[in-house]
Amino acid sequence: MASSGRSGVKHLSQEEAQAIDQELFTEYKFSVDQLMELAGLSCATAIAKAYPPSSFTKSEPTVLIICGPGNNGGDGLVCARHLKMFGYEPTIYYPKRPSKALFEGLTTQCQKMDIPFLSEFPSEAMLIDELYGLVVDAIFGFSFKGAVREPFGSILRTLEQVTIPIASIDIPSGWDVEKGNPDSLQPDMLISLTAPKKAAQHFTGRYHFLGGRFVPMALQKKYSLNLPPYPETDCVLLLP
Ligand SMILES: NC(=O)C1=CN([C@@H]2O[C@H](COP(=O)(O)OP(=O)(O)OC[C@H]3O[C@@H](n4cnc5c(N)ncnc54)[C@H](OP(=O)(O)O)[C@@H]3O)[C@@H](O)[C@H]2O)[C@H](O)CC1
Ligand SMILES: [K+]
Repeated sequence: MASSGRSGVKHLSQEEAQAIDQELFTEYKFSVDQLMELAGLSCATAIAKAYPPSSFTKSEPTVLIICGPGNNGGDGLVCARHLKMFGYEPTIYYPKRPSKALFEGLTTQCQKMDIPFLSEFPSEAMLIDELYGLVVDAIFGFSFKGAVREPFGSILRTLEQVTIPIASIDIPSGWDVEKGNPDSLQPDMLISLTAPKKAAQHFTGRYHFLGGRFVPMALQKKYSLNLPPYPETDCVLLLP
């Protein structure tokens, strides 16, 4: 059954999200890195709107970005690069790196922009609260399934204890893509890419942005996405 939120925008099942993604690549001939660039730019833009550097209570606008093993992690790497361009001080934790040219390239770009990569995850939530003003959760996106496997289980348990805001890319990590997860992370921001997934109906944070302004109208119509119009040339939209 189709479901929609307050804005009337459709909330996708996991299968629909993956089908749209595949269609963008196979039928519409986009490449992954093209869409990942736009997705990551949307995330950095939404963050800059909700948490401008001047709003940070730390002396520097420090952001910890945790990247997972799939394309959600790739969005995180792109987001880190744009945040650096926007004047933030990002630091990346990327424990499980796929040996694919795309991810290796994104990692090198960040390294060459002097974005540090942590070799170990901070053992205590308190350390994260002390060092950073924001966490970006780019661990899992719409392909997450089943019980969380290590090392991500212990990372998520630590993140559940942090008090600084968390911005989740596409899905709060650890949440079932359709049912959510009341016992896992409760991010302050969610950036839904292409269209919100069903789990977004359980989001209770302050900022729900739509990003990934790359879905051709014919595809929007085919899946009845009913996306609200983006303002002017903006690449993100704050949903009600
Ligand atoms: N069309 C768009 O909107 C675009 C969105 N993008 C982003 O891509 C993600 C989806 O990326 P995908 O690579 O399909 O998958 P994920 O990043 O969600 O995760 C896959 C990896 O996660 C591992 N995994 C899955 N479940 C678990 C688990 N329970 N515990 C531990 N690890 C897990 C999985 O491992 P496998 O061993 O199962 O292979 C994968 O390694 C989308 O959400 C957007 O953020 C694109 O950037 C652009 C187009
Ligand atoms: K995520």
